[in-house]
Amino acid sequence: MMGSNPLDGIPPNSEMSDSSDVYTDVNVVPEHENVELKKKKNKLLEEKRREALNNSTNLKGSIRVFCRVRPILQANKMKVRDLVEIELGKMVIRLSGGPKEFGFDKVFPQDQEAAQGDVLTEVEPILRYAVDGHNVCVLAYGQTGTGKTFTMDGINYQPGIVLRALEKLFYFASIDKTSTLTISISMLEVYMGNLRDLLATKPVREMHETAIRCGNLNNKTDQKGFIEIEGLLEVQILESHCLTRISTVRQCDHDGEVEVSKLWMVDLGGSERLLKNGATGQTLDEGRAITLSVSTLGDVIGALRRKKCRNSKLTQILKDSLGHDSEGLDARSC
Ligand SMILES: Nc1ncnc2c1ncn2[C@@H]1O[C@H](COP(=O)(O)OP(=O)(O)OP(=O)(O)O)[C@@H](O)[C@H]1O
Repeated sequence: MMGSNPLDGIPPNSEMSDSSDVYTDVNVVPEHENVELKKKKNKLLEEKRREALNNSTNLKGSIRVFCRVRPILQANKMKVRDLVEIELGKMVIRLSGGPKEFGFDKVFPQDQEAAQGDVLTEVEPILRYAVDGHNVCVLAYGQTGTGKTFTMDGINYQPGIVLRALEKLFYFASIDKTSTLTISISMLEVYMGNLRDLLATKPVREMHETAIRCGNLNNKTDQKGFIEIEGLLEVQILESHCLTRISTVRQCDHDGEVEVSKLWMVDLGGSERLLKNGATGQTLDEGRAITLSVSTLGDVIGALRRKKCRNSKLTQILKDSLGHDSEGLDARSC
């Protein structure tokens, strides 16, 4: 399908113009008809592209599970032996009781060579699928400290999937010849079963921006020489699930038809650090809430297939992006 000439099946020029006109050279086609012809060709190309993508999605299945193995951090280098062996879609862990083998759609190796860009290459078809009007979800989960945030958000000079996906979507918008793509973003946090809109601080933000413009934020030095900026907004970072939603609206220039879709990028919180060492009080509650919502999410992916859905804030939010008309990519890190 992908290898065939995308213009196969497009009628010759003469069939697209008035039956009385026969054109042999495209340069002599009147301008308005030339434009119409180009539009028609673009539309057919677009239909062929969609068909090829749908076929490949059907072949690969709607859920894909990738594994990214975090490099051994400098601090652990002395303590950890090389316990993992990686092949393209397989990971073998050598344990004292014998090796254990796990299969994935793809395993990203441990070394630095497996760059953030390699992960995006696997995500790219899913972005295309989202732009075509399907709801899509990319989830990163794994133990605490295994690289979920690194994969989703990245660090300076190594941006993660969220930023790269946005860049790619803007690229798609810039080359789209058949429609107009509008992209919006939302961010929210699920903490202890409650939702918090991470971008909804508008009145406070406006107040701060005005203060900065007017030079009203003052520097203060405390007794230890610490510089503090008076009134600067500080938001506590909690161990929680962080969800980024990219919404796309694509309007076809030809017939005005609109396709709307949601692309969720989820950095699931890890609870192991919170639950170890006899956690109590709020820490214990946070750990329990994270564990509950992640295990419920696992159940829900299965339950959605059986058309039964259990209740958890996380799964309620993702419900329409994990079901039938959606594409799930599961970026597991270890
Ligand atoms: N592929 C990688 N290459 C280089 N450094 C990495 C990679 N993955 C993770 N790290 C580093 O490992 C540390 C832990 O990663 P990260 O914070 O992303 O883990 P996490 O799974 O999100 O943890 P938590 O569940 O506690 O939020 C960070 O210092 C991060 O920069």
